[in-house]
Amino acid sequence: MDIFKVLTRGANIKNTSNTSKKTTTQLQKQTDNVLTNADSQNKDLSKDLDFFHNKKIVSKVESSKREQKKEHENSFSNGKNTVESDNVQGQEDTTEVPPTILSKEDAVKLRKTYKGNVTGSDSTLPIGSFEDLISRFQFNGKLLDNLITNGFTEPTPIQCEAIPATLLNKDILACAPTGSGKTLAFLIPLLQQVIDASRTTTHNEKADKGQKNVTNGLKALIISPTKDLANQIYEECIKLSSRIVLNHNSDNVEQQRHLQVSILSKSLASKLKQSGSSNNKNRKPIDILITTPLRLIDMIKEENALDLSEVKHLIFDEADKLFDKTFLEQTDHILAHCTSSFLQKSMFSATIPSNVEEIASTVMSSDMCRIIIGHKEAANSNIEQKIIYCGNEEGKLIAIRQLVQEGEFKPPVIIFLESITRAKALYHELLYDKLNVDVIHAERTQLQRNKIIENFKNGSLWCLICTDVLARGVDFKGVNLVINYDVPNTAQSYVHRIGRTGRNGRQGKSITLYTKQDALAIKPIVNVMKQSGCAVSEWMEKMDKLTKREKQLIKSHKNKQNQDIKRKQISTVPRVIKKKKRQRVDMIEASKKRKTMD
Ligand SMILES: Nc1ncnc2c1ncn2[C@@H]1O[C@H](COP(=O)(O)OP(=O)(O)OP(=O)(O)O)[C@@H](O)[C@H]1O
Repeated sequence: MDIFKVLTRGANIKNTSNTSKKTTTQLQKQTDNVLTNADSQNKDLSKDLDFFHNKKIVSKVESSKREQKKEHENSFSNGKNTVESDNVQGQEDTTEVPPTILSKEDAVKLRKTYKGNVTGSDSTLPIGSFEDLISRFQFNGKLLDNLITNGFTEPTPIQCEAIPATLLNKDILACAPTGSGKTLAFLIPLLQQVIDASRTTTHNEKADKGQKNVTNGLKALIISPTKDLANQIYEECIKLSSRIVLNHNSDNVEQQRHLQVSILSKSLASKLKQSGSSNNKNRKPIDILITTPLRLIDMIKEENALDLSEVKHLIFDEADKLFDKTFLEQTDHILAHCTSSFLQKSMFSATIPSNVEEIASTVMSSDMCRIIIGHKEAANSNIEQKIIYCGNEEGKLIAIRQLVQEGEFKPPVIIFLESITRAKALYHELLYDKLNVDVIHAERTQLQRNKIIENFKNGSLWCLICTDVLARGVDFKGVNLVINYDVPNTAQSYVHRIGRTGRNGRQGKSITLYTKQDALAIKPIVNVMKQSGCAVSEWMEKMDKLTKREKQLIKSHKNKQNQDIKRKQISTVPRVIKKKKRQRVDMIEASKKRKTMD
């Protein structure tokens, strides 16, 4: 077991963002100067913040070139002819995107660089840089300062599209790869909108926008399917809203207070219930509330605990999950309680299957903006995807040990399994191997989960075993490898699981282990690999075509549920030893019985 010692020594994961930090500090100094001189005068910022310009364009063109080069190489390996490759080279020369997007032509050029497809909102131009926000939307100085302080100097493609469309009050349906910055794509405009709503405007202007003069009511709701993800969004929102002050009107007196972001934790829920009426003036105001559906519904049921009638912005993160059958009823319930006629709805996810999109569209306004970045069914192209045939269950454990031996098991690593029982079993196996490992599943307390996540994030834990509770949204920076110990149920689940690596432009790797039992379930995974531009060998292509019935089985997950029962236990303890152990337990039990009878 010596090889495992390497992995059990403790952590020393280096922060790889040194260079970006340097740039950020330099940028910070420049912005500080700008902000101290003209903090509240956003108009003046545009000239001084010119530093966003060139870097942005260079990086976009560069990344576009890199992508085209990759396609060019792929087309060679796929045996395509050289005419296409000539075309690719031709495209490289023409990709020049201006720093400020002023026309449809500019927008087309920019969208080409990131394969953006935007429909339903002809009038909305993307932003080419955060500077665009200053000139087009009177962007708040402190919010911009917070962005830069946290190292966000250039918008990602989904941010280029979603921020301006949201600020123009469109309903948004957005699908962009995992780890591509969707959280900020909805948080940045939301914060700006909350600030805008509190600006001193005339009564008539506010009435036009559906704003009341009293701004203490809840203005925005962000719904997330899991608590861990809700926590993460909350932390991100706190960072971005730091030091932002709102005007608010109390008893006809204009006052100022900080923008308030809250997460609907157990303790906040009980405080809200105790403080009675939501009109209670002594109650601490909340502007933005982040929550899971169930906890919110629990509050709605309690009379006067939470009033959603003033909510103007309703955001569904991991929208396809919230609109699938597990959550649909709860989502409907929440929608029914957000009664403002000015309600703006936004949906974000890395996967939006057509059937879910159909349902979701029914609650969106007719001029909704639909933003797709990249291919809707594909995984993030930064992830190298691999599948390994293991024959049977025992083969999977052997495969993990082989990965360790061959040095492919480079921490930090996440391993996904399909059930709590199996996650626990693998945890004990790898613990036996003395790996630096821990496990997260629904049976662990929130406190335990937070602690483990913290350890994994700070590098003191190297390998995290989990069920699908952590498959979506959770942002661990620098995960090297995701292993699917069990083949995921759906292509979407696969995309989200492996999306815990290869985030924010970094490279990542995923390995999916499969056995004879998974012959059906592996097919959709191979399709995702193909869509994502991963090399798919001939043998994968030639895997048996599925019959109609088999496809139905996969769709209804029936085969998967049964497999959980059918799958052999995870264990490498020999049967003889197990049998002996069982015999000993039986003997002890029998002896106890005899004693009590005597
Ligand atoms: N403009 C930006 N500049 C630099 N880093 C960014 C920017 N926007 C987001 N990031 C970083 O990128 C990482 C991934 O972002 P985020 O978690 O929002 O991805 P996502 O698209 O929501 O992924 P998922 O689909 O898995 O939920 C985060 O660490 C975030 O801080």
